[in-house]
Amino acid sequence: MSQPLTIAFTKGRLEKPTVELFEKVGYDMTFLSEKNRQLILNSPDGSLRILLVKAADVTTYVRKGVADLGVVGSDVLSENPYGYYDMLDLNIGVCKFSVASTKEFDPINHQRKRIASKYPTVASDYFKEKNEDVEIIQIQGSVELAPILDLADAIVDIVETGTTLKENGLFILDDICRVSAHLIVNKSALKHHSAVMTLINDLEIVIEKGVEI
Ligand SMILES: Nc1ncnc2c1ncn2[C@@H]1O[C@H](COP(=O)(O)OP(=O)(O)OP(=O)(O)O)[C@@H](O)[C@H]1O
Ligand SMILES: O=P(O)(O)OC[C@H]1O[C@H](OP(=O)(O)OP(=O)(O)O)[C@H](O)[C@@H]1O
Repeated sequence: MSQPLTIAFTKGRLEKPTVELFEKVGYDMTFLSEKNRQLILNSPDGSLRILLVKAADVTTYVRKGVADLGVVGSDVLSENPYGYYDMLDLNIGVCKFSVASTKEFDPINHQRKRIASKYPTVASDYFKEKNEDVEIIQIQGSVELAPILDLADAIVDIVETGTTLKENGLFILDDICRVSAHLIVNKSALKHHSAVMTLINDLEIVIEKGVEI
């Protein structure tokens, strides 16, 4: 029997749509739905070994070769762009990066802006592109608090339904780009593990078919 494919799945929001996508490809993923607090799960047929890791750690496991592949948001990849191949937009976990603030904020008549974000690279690249010198304040979550409490003038954050912005009295000033989950691959695994390419092809077919998930 050949080596199992080791795949790092992002724990949390992306877990369910990822499992559903792999089911569409034809894998029986019931071994994942029966888990308790286990973080390494082996499929009964020995073909898959799933690691459940935090979003920001997926690229590390793939880059270091502990995992052959990873499923991770393009938001995370924007902050950690090196050491793996970004193979496929999986079209799940779709949301966007936006700039937002309170209605009092005037982006035109403003001195050097303070921008709060969990994504300093994305925020700084956006303002560099606009030739604007801003101060980036990195925070880890509840980013919407920052302009309300005057920690920052505006935020760069993920928007999905827009509910969090709305419920905190914030408005979108600009949309930056689409965010979605991608399949990333370890460079050596792509060359040496034939099952990697088979999985990529199978996922591509399911995604191109536009199978609703
Ligand atoms: N509304 C959303 N908010 C945040 N991430 C989203 C959203 N919708 C889809 N995603 C995707 O889901 C991924 C995982 O998000 P999740 O909130 O589960 O983990 P996290 O960003 O590590 O947060 P936490 O630290 O709260 O666990 C993100 O990297 C992003 O690509
Ligand atoms: O547009 P919406 O559907 O409201 O989703 C967007 C919100 O969800 C995420 O936060 P999360 O729940 O991950 O908490 P966090 O602020 O601690 O990161 C994101 O940072 C936004 O706050």
